[in-house]
Amino acid sequence: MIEFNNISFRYPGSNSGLNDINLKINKGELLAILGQSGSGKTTLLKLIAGFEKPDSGIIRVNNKDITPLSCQQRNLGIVFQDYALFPHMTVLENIAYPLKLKNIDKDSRLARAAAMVQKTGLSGKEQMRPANLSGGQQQRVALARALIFEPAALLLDEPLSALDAGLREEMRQEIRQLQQQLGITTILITHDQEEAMSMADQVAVMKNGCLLQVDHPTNLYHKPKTVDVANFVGRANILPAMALGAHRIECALGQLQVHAPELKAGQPLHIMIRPEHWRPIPDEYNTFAVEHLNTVFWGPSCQATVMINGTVIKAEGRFHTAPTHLSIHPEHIHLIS
Ligand SMILES: Nc1ncnc2c1ncn2[C@@H]1O[C@H](COP(=O)(O)OP(=O)(O)OP(=O)(O)O)[C@@H](O)[C@H]1O
Repeated sequence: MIEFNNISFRYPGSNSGLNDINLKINKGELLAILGQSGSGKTTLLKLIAGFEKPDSGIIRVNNKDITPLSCQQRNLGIVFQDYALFPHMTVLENIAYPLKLKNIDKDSRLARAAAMVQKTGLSGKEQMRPANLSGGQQQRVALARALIFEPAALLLDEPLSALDAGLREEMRQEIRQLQQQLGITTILITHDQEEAMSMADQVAVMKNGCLLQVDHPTNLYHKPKTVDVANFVGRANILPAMALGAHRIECALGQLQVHAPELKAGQPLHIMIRPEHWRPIPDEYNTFAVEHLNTVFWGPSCQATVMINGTVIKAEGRFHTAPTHLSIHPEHIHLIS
């Protein structure tokens, strides 16, 4: 388990840092930290790894306060973006290296490294040097090296960003399987939404050094709590709106029926409609005649850009012809107040 309690931090002489971070990652869970460049992801990682000390607050790993400890004393496995493997060492030597630092005898080192080679699918590559491995294999070596001393938690800093798209997808699953098999509490830093959503038990969205929302991937996608999160996670149509009373709102599209018995007339809010939830046929609810602007073919689906009462809307689906009408079920209109 990893806990951040009221963590605040400023880089000396700057306004950048982290603002009152509270976060809990349960034992064996993978939490992805997602955010745009400069949002504070790496800073958070530096604080847990011990490269920087917080100005205030406590970080605990398995209920132990690690805030005063040095990097070495924290017993955390870290995989960086560029792997940082030792070029002159073989795969086996690279993996065994952290055990050497801990003065574990050579036979035990090599036996444990050999077991880790098996777990990470590197059998047959033991005597090769990093330069002769593919990107995915180098990444596995880095992962094996980070896990060899059975760390209390694993920190992954954009570990897949150097790989091409196909391999990245494969490695996502491999890392997730290994993480679950070992039951190791893990923090994954990424700016790739798909990576965060597909690998994590929980995703934390960061902006300007603050946590905007920490939630299960499906909640984050379907029930973002703020307009910032809705805008950042996935594609969305987001419009300002005004409540007209229970189950009814008004926005630039016109009046819409929504699923919200608690709404009070005059309440300002925003609505979010995911493009894939529009249906290209009239329905008994919320149906609009649309002016079709263009359709882009994406393979499994298309994205249509249309105009409804002067407002540009994106819809996605398997449209065989340009839609003339779009309808949206009240259940698929998410309200953000
Ligand atoms: N050593 C430093 N001194 C001063 N400011 C810094 C330092 N390192 C980072 N920052 C600033 O802190 C903020 C957060 O940076 P951080 O590297 O944590 O962002 P990030 O989300 O990891 O970005 P990226 O995805 O580009 O790595 C940024 O505004 C950055 O400019």
